[in-house]
Amino acid sequence: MTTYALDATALGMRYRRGWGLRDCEFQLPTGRISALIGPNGAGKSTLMRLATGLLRPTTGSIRVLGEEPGRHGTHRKLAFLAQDKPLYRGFTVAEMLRAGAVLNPSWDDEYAWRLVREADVPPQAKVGTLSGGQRTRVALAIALGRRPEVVLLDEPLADLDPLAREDVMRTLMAEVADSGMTVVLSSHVIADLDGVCDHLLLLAGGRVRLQGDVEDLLAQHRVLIGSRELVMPDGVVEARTTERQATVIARTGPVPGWEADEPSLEELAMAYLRSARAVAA
Ligand SMILES: Nc1ncnc2c1ncn2[C@@H]1O[C@H](COP(=O)(O)OP(=O)(O)OP(=O)(O)O)[C@@H](O)[C@H]1O
Repeated sequence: MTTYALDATALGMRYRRGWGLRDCEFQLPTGRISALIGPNGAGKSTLMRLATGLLRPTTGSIRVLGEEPGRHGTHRKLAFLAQDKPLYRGFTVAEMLRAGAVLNPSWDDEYAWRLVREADVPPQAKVGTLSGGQRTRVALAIALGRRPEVVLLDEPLADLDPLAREDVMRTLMAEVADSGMTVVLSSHVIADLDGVCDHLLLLAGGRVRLQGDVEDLLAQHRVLIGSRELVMPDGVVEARTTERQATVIARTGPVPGWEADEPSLEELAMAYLRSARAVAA
């Protein structure tokens, strides 16, 4: 039986105001980088907090490496970097790393320090004086320094400049290739995920709208351009028309009469996000 990094069945989380996640069924493979995409309020952070055991599901279950989280605290092989990157502001960077070493039996001091050095963060600086991007790099070094099997990163790229984003993605890819670590990361910067993520989970309105291996998903979809008089193909995700021409993204093979191309990850994700928004409106 396959053990997934994350495996959810009928997963739902109801807050006082309403459902944050509802009827979610998904599997994320081990040893890969999975992208978690969705508009604000889609349920991405809720999903991560359920996986860490910080929240308990209202319905269904989520398993991390085959185990239900929360029974014995966060899974020992799981690291989570929350959106607000909680670090002790009064500690220096060096003190944060020392705390990481004391608190984590699987700590790899050399690796954590290498990540901090690569990020050019001054070790004696107090965390509270660092820029948002520098704080992210320190938090990432602490999360990865634990040598987790699965790391959940909630918008790790948000504070980073384009070069730092590239560095972080390269670090994550190297770690996945070298140690077989699993990365699940949420991001609104879809273009940065292209060529990096192997697997996609797209949420909107608390529900799963699209999931699967990225290469398979791209191969299963087409951007079709043709006259607006043409019959629409099956599997339309989104159709946009001008006076003469229609541009369609559809889950389909080649369709006679239409000019067809494979979509980019960004084109595919944007089509699903726009269509989910149109349905909700
Ligand atoms: N503690 C909470 N109490 C009540 N409602 C909450 C709570 N946390 C999240 N929600 C609601 O659950 C839904 C999903 O929120 P969540 O933070 O998981 O989304 P997200 O996809 O991470 O959004 P963003 O991209 O803005 O970070 C939203 O409608 C949000 O208002």
